[in-house]
Amino acid sequence: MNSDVAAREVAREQAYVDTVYAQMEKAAASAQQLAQEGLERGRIGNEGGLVERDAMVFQAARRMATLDAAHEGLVFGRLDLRTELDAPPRYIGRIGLRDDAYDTLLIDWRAPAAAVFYQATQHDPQGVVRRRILRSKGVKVLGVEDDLLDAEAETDLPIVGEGALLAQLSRARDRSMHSIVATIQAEQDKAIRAPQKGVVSISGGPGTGKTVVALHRAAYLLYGDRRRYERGGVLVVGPSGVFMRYIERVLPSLGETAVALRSLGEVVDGLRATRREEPSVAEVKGSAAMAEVLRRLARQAVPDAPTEFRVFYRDDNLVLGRRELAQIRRQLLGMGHRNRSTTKVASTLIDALWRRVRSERARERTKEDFVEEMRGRDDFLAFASAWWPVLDAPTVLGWLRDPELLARVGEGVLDDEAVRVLSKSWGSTDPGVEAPALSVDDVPLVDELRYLLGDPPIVNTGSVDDEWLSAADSSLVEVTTASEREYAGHRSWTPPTNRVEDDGFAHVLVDEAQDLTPMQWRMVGRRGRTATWTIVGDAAQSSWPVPEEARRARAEALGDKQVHDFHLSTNYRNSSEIYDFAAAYAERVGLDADLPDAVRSTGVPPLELAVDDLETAVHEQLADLAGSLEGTVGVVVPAARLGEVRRWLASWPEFAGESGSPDSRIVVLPGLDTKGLEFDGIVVVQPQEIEDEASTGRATLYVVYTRATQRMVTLTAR
Ligand SMILES: Nc1ncnc2c1ncn2[C@@H]1O[C@H](COP(=O)(O)OP(=O)(O)OP(=O)(O)O)[C@@H](O)[C@H]1O
Repeated sequence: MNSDVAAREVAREQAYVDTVYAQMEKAAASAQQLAQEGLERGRIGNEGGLVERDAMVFQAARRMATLDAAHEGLVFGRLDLRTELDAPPRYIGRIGLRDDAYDTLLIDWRAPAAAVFYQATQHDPQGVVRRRILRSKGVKVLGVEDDLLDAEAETDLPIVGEGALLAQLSRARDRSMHSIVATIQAEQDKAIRAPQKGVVSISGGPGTGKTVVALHRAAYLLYGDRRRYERGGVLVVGPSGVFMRYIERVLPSLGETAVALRSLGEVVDGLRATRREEPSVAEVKGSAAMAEVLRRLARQAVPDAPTEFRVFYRDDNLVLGRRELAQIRRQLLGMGHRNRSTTKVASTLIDALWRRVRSERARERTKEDFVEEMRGRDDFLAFASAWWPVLDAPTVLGWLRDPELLARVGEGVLDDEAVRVLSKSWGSTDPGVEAPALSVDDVPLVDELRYLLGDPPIVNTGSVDDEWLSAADSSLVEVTTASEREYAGHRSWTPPTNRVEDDGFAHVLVDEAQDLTPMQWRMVGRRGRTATWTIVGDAAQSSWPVPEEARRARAEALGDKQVHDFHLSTNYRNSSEIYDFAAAYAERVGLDADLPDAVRSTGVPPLELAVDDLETAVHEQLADLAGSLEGTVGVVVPAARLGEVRRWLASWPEFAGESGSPDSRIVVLPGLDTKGLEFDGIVVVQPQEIEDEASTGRATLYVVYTRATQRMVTLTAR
């Protein structure tokens, strides 16, 4: 192919792209002007709606320019259609744009008119003669890549380039995932544009684009029904903070910011846990048995609450002792959620006391007199609020730090070993011993309790129960301090403030779904009762040891929603040499893996080294990879060696400053933290130890082996 032709085509496309940017500037300027005028006039009418929309286009475009300048540009595609060969070509972009005459300059990639850009193939060209991808950096077009889809069409369109996809796949990686709008493949497009009802479940082996496809689907849904999804909210749940940081730019680069990205430790409003439990602890805390344990816990008497109330009324000595109080507690629990019942506590206690009135002098008075007197007594109100305080979930979870109580509520559902493991994880209750900060696996337990306890009634001053409500209200202050005292160590989280009724979203997207524990499914499920869902995962990468239990929990979370399955079959991440190695490992250790085709070959197989001195070997291999690759390098270690290897890096001058910040090119991380991520080069330190660290260690090591795009080295000490 003639390079003059290529240069001429690039220049032509540049002219068009320039027109698009010029139009965008114009739209932005007029949006700003209108917004200013609107502000000055101090009112927003219909015009305001338009201003808002234009301003949004402007904001979106500006964000894209800054976030993704190095990747696909604003205008990335062009279609020349058979039936419209004489008509202007269709240009596809990240957003839609019209010119002054209201003619389309750029079609949003999510619009129906753009679908054919992704779905047409040589086998089924759907009227497309030539599909062109524009490669740009910022506003500059660097090159074009064409596919001739309809060889039989009579055309003199030049065909330039050698395949945009491979160019895209071979690029150097940085610490962020980028959008793939220009090169979405047909099978991926089907999942992205799937009808919005029910659940879209996307499966596929490593590197098949499950994550990136799911994110594009979220953008697609927002485009299709913005009102619904922006108002109701879109929740994206992923395995870890590192992973959320890795994917956080994709949606803004598609112009979408109305999405809540949360790792599993942050799903509950107001809580933020990052600490991960050891596998044996996570296994117990995540198991479905905990739901029953917590159900029982939420019915227990408040530890340290008064166990008796006495009052002298006229000639009667009225007493509510342990037995009576236990009975009243059961009666109140039968009336609904515990916190909701705070308004009924005073009257229920007063009824019970009134039933004990015997003396003549007391009988001279009416029950109304009695009620009035009791409600006026400070000792009664103090007793009622101490005996039945408004409870917050972390405080109640903190009750389980008492081993005796834990054993009681765990009877028949937790074995002795599970009780021991839990007790150890929550720590001693001895005075002066701080409780550990909330872990990722504690969060679903807190959430479960929030729902079991219910929201406290909203305090409505001026109501009949004013006095009691203000007593309940004052106990709210106590709640916070109690939870701090009982449960929080150093505070890596804040007590929940939001009400359970505010938890629901319009769409819930769960990534790495194979790893959700049953308790996590329950937590996420509560947020999507009326939502549409996207669920992506790969069973072979699962680090949850009881798949059957997790499957049941998932089915319960989804209820009777219809599930639409999509399967992705091409690995776009790993070189075929690296993926062959990983697939052989999966087969050897008996993982039932879904093996995709890896399309890109580098000619460099992974290197397996047995070494005498691990530290020296890590240094050498890291230096080699960092020197020869342009992008990111990960050093993946057994969790137990994390501190040690980080110290090594800090002691090597050329890497000392490298591994700390979220943007640094070199990262040291334990096997489990590599889920969902990718690096150009990987050094795997002591793979056998990674495998031995948990009962699901083989799946973790398989994940590790499928992270590198270009080169991988494994190091084993002799
Ligand atoms: N159509 C595409 N065009 C360009 N790049 C793509 C395409 N599809 C996927 N990729 C790239 O392949 C890599 C893997 O994608 P992604 O992380 O979404 O896969 P995954 O299936 O979620 O992987 P895993 O299950 O292993 O975590 C990413 O770099 C992504 O950008």
